[in-house]
Amino acid sequence: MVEDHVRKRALVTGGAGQDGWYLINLLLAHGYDVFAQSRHAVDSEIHGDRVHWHIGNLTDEAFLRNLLVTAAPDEIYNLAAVSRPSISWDIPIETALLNSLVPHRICEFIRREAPTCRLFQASSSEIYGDTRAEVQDEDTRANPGSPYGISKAYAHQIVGAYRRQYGLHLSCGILFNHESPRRPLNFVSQKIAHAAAAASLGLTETRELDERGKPILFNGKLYLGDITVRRDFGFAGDFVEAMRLIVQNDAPADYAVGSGQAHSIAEFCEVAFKVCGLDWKKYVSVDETLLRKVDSHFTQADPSKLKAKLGWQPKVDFLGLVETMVQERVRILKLSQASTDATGT
Ligand SMILES: Nc1nc2c(ncn2[C@@H]2O[C@H](COP(=O)(O)OP(=O)(O)O[C@H]3O[C@H](CO)[C@@H](O)[C@H](O)[C@@H]3O)[C@@H](O)[C@H]2O)c(=O)[nH]1
Repeated sequence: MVEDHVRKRALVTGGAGQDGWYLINLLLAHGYDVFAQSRHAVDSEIHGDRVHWHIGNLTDEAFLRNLLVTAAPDEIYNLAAVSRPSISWDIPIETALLNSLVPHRICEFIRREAPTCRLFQASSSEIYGDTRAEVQDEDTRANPGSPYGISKAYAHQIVGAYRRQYGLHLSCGILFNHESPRRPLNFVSQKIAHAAAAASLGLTETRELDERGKPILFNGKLYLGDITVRRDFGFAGDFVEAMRLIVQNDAPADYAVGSGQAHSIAEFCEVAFKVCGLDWKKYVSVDETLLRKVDSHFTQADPSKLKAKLGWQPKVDFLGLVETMVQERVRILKLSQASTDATGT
């Protein structure tokens, strides 16, 4: 048991999201006193009573300041964001406030009031935009194309500027796509996993809806946008390990965090349906309304710096990731079928 007076205090913003869940578990396992922020009330089952939750909006300056003062963290992991590039077109100002201004305010707070506090900022491969670079690393030029990418680029650059100007321990992890069974259904990985799982159970229609407001599996078909896009898909659990390593290292710096391999959305479909013994081509159709006018068509991380300097090694590969996601959706769907049978609803 770690003594209270030596326990480090960590603040995780956006703690109720996919990455927050994995990171909080990791920090608790390392004996941290964890403070976490979420916009909405959090299910008390999550992490039990081991986390000090603060519910509120980070763009409310008074809430943010009170959170930072109360948590008095040794380490801040700023994960809170408008996290969907496509949605950022609908809420561009909120995106800028939360994704750019909040990290800037956190830097300012650290500079003025907590100069020994360390910061991890969740940066994104979306800062590269629709890049031509064969692989992307810490030196690849930022050329974002969406309000989301632009807001993340601002945060990335302000964190770097404060680090260089004031010598503070502020770092960014440039996170490429990272998935897990905790990914919400509106991301392509989970949408595919869910449809494959449903099809494997003989369903032709799901209750869960896609971006068009139609069932994810509709008349036995999964409708997607551009399936030729190639993305570097990693496992969220491996990414939070990278976050911790980055903050623990003596020298603050930016790191590209990704598996180093790219797979097309079609390949994701192929593997997901194959896990269920199904041929993806019979189930997947393209709906042009799901195509993005602005998209990042190719992302592939070069995580050499993270591996060489911090010894990071991802534990879950692409096949393992897809398989786990599909199996978890099968389990969830079976549970929901069983409860429907039991209640007759
Ligand atoms: N959502 C979705 N995406 C589709 C579909 N069909 C093709 N795609 C393509 O699949 C890719 C991934 O889309 P998402 O899963 O929605 O994620 P994202 O836009 O890449 O954003 C995620 O990754 C970023 C980079 O790591 C993160 O910064 C961001 O927060 C988020 O996690 C995009 O190129 C998108 O065009 C579809 O039906 N739905």
